[in-house]
Amino acid sequence: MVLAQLGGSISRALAQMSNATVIDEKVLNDCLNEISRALLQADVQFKMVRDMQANIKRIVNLEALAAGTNKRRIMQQAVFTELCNMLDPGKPSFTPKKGKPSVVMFVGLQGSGKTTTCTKYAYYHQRKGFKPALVCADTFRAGAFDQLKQNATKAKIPFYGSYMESDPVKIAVEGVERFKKENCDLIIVDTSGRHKQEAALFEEMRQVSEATKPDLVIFVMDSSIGQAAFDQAQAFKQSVSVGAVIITKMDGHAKGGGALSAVAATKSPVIFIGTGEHIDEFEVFDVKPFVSRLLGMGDWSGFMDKIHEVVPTDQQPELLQKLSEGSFTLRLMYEQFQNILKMGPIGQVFSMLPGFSAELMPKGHEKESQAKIKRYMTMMDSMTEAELDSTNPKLMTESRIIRIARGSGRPVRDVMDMLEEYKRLAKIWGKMKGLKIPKKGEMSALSRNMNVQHMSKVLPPQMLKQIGGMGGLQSLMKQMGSKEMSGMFGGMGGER
Ligand SMILES: Nc1nc2c(ncn2[C@@H]2O[C@H](COP(=O)(O)OP(=O)(O)OP(=O)(O)O)[C@@H](O)[C@H]2O)c(=O)[nH]1
Repeated sequence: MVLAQLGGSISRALAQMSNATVIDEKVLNDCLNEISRALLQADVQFKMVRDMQANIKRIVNLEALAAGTNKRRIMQQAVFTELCNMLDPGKPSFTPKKGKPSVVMFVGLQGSGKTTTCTKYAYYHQRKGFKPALVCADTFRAGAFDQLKQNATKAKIPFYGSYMESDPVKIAVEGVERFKKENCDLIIVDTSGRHKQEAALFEEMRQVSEATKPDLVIFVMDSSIGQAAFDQAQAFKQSVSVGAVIITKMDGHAKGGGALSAVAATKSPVIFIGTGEHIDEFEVFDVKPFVSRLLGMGDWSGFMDKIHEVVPTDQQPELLQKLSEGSFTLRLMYEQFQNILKMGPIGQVFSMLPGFSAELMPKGHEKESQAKIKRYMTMMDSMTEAELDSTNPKLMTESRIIRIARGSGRPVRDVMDMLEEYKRLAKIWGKMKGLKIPKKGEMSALSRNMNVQHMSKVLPPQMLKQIGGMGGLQSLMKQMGSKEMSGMFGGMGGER
């Protein structure tokens, strides 16, 4: 996704500034211009970029800074904070509660991915123990009901709609009433997609909203919409009280900066992002980890959450214990592969590790990756217990490799490939040795238990350089206790 390029450009601008011997007005302006250019290229609205630039200049008042203050660090923090502010409207959106009936209405442009997102949203909550239901109030697009029905059936979610009835308000009201009676606690109403110019359709949307009195209206926006995002989002906000935004197709080549504009236009937070066509390609959106990732700092808390989501509860303590001991064995890899195959794409998990991309499971190649994982597991089935439990790759002698290849009916090349993959993963996961891994909901404990050594291992080298090497990191860590500084590392130490 092109947002990654934005992150890259911003990081480069900061690095360039860090390399300057003296930081004066000119260096600061060059850096800010570079960052502004990157944001504009990513389709962030001009006014927002200008405001951000002005805000940073106000915070980073070079002359007002006392002598000896670390100007670079202040600059980095200012960029991080400003990006977070852009994405954070300052008020959380309504969140449905289990057992208490809520109505959530989806609105958005035609083809934005609204219908798909309704099901993803329902499925996400179903997995969290909700009893969701879907109502198709899209009487405009032929086939919309069929699409919703198909998606809902696949996910085993009750649905309501009609081929005959043409009044969306009537369908919406009937559906909501029916599911309230059936004790569903999350009733999702999908409405027709429309264009900004279609006044009549906007009126219809307003009527559906008035009749169903939703607790939350979610605006679904395609991330590729570009500079038009602000106007479109604002048009929806003027008709119905949009309370949250979901950005779809973040897996594509969209520049993604429109997300920032949509937040500004609706004054509502982005709550989820769609990262593919499949039902589980849907991620909770958190500002600080997102900006951390954007700036190449990794998303530590997202990674921890994924572990909690992907790894079965009874295996979690053992896995976390082993990771903290730094003993990543082939058996551990085998068990994780089992979980991956059970739970779906773990590419997401790995992409959250600082400095680690989804090499094992690149987007769009999930099927091939799954086949590869299955192949790896077949080969591991031909290994001895001692081999599986060892962390010593020297055990794998040539004769053992040939034996494993023969035993599993695979070429020697494949066994070598699998062992390389193991080494690569062991290296990455080994970095967690000694790191106290917090339980879910205890993210702040991580910041208390982190030390400079761990952080320096986990951070990408360019990031470490940017913050002034070990010395810079040390002074940063001292300040990690303060809320602002944990924001600097959002995803890694911040409370979610
Ligand atoms: N790659 C990718 N495709 C997506 C994502 N979300 C939705 N899509 C695809 O986008 C297309 C349009 O999605 P729909 O859900 O039909 O769009 P809609 O907004 O309901 O369309 P209308 O009913 O016409 O308003 C479909 O092909 C979806 O599979 C996503 O996050 N990533």
